[in-house]
Amino acid sequence: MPAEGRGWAAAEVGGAAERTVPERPGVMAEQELPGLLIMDVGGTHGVQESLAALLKKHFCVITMKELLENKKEMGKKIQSIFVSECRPAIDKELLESLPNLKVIGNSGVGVDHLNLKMISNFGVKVTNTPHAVADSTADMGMALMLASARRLVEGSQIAVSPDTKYFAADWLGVEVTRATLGIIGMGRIGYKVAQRARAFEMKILYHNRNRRSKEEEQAVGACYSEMEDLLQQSDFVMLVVNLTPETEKLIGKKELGLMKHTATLINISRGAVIDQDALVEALQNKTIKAAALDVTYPEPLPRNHPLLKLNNVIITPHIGTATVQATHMMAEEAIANMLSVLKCQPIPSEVFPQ
Ligand SMILES: O=C(O)[C@H](O)CO
Repeated sequence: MPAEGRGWAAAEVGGAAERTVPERPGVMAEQELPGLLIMDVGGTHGVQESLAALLKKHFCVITMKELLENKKEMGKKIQSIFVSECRPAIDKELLESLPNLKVIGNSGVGVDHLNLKMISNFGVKVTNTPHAVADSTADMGMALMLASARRLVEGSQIAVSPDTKYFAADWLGVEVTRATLGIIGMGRIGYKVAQRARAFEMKILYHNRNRRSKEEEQAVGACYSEMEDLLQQSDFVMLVVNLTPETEKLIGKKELGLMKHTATLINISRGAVIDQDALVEALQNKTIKAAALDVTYPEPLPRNHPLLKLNNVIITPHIGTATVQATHMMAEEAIANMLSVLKCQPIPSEVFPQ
């Protein structure tokens, strides 16, 4: 989808009067392209080539290898860093070697892997891509909820296994339709989950730092709820919060104990939002019925981790934004952000240290 298709990209490039290369609108002449260090380009999602091509339209792309080969010369050229899915560390030493760095464009909404305070002490801005990730992550939440409820992974294993009974009468899933969904974190993604859940006639409860407006609540049929009530009433609890010091281990033994024995916990935010040891215990003791996790800590889990041994758990490898569309939109949104910083224009999505 072209960047112009999204409101957030309005500041992507300067107006026509500023353009220096008419045949490639918005792109500066080759020698003027600002240096961009790619920390990693979508290594897990198989779109490296096309993303690099997109970035090269606006930047003189420099790889880590090139930087390390000629630190002094290359270091001076770099004005921006593009951080993709692989979440490489940006440390003090790297920042010290880039005297002209102005912006780190994170591809993705979560910035918990970046030390925002340290980066801002270098006078460097950080941006993220909240718009580009919203649909694909909300879809992922729905996919995990449905997969867990209808036991898709087990079903698939039965279907392909030569020696299991094809259908067992005691092997039944539950319906999502008209069940109660508790959404913890009603930001952009949480709201999109609610929009989708409405189509399943779900009763939607939500908890968020800030309450949504009456109109927004009514549009998706969501009711604001205290955490405790939400946990006690929901058949499915979905975590959609950012990872911050306040949300770390938000769901622990006490919270799991409040949930229904028949409830499922779904996590599409960050692994550390759940106390994982408490979750293992709750799943082993059947305090809750099941969990469906796109995120864990660490990622991936060590092969001998108890979560991997439980049959009431579905785990996916942090693929909430791993779609062709989202990956490209994230790059476009990151480019728009970084160019805004470099051109001293209003920045669509800047992230500040807390
Ligand atoms: O933070 C995000 O947007 C996703 O987890 C992808 O990295």
